[in-house]
Amino acid sequence: MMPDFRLYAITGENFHPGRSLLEVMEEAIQGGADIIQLRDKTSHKDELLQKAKALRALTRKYGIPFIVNDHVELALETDADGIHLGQGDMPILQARQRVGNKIIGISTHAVEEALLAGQQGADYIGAGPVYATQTKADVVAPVGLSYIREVAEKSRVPFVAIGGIKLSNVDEVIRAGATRICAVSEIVGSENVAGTCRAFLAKLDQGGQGV
Ligand SMILES: Cc1ncc(COP(=O)(O)OP(=O)(O)O)c(N)n1
Ligand SMILES: Cc1nc(C(=O)O)sc1CCOP(=O)(O)O
Ligand SMILES: [Mg+2]
Repeated sequence: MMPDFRLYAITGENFHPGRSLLEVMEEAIQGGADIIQLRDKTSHKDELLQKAKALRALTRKYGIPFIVNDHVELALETDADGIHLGQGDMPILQARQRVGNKIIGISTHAVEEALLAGQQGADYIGAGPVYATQTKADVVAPVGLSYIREVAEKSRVPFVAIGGIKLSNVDEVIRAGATRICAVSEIVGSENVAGTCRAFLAKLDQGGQGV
């Protein structure tokens, strides 16, 4: 069983030049991010291993889950709490055999994918991209709030809304039914990372009805 969460922060080092990965992610955690994912498409193997080990130690210090994007073996090697898979990555059933009871999350962009993920034993699903995003190059077209409404109604697996989510638009995502929010650029690219996390959490507390 995975612990529930509300604010999922994913790394994005391009968005904070001059500030270290650990400094930014620690600020996010101090602001209330309660699950962290290492997503890094450019580092070489050794560098990726060092980053994963460092984030593992940081998340352990704060007692929150650490998820590795894409790399199942890296998740195992660093004793991460889980793995996040894309639709084109290792299938859930195969990943489950490899990672045992670690957390498995998977991206979904349509309700059929969400339902299948539930049947196959995913622990959570990403639902998105809600809006256009500059962070992921090969992403599908925005699924919009209608997908959030649908997944909120039909998914038996916890879902987190992702993709282009900002403080300026998150209220409508929450009103559409999201109770967990994930953001990359809005969090790690912020001049006040902890404050941005606190603001996301306040909006979740207010059920998207804040002024
Ligand atoms: C929480 C969460 N949701 C979706 C994604 C996207 O994963 P994926 O489709 O594998 O794409 P990449 O992140 O690998 O580009 C995610 N990472 N996290
Ligand atoms: C990594 C990722 N996955 C998505 C999906 O919909 O599966 S959208 C996305 C990028 C999210 O970054 P930002 O918060 O900066 O838009
Ligand atoms: Mg992936």
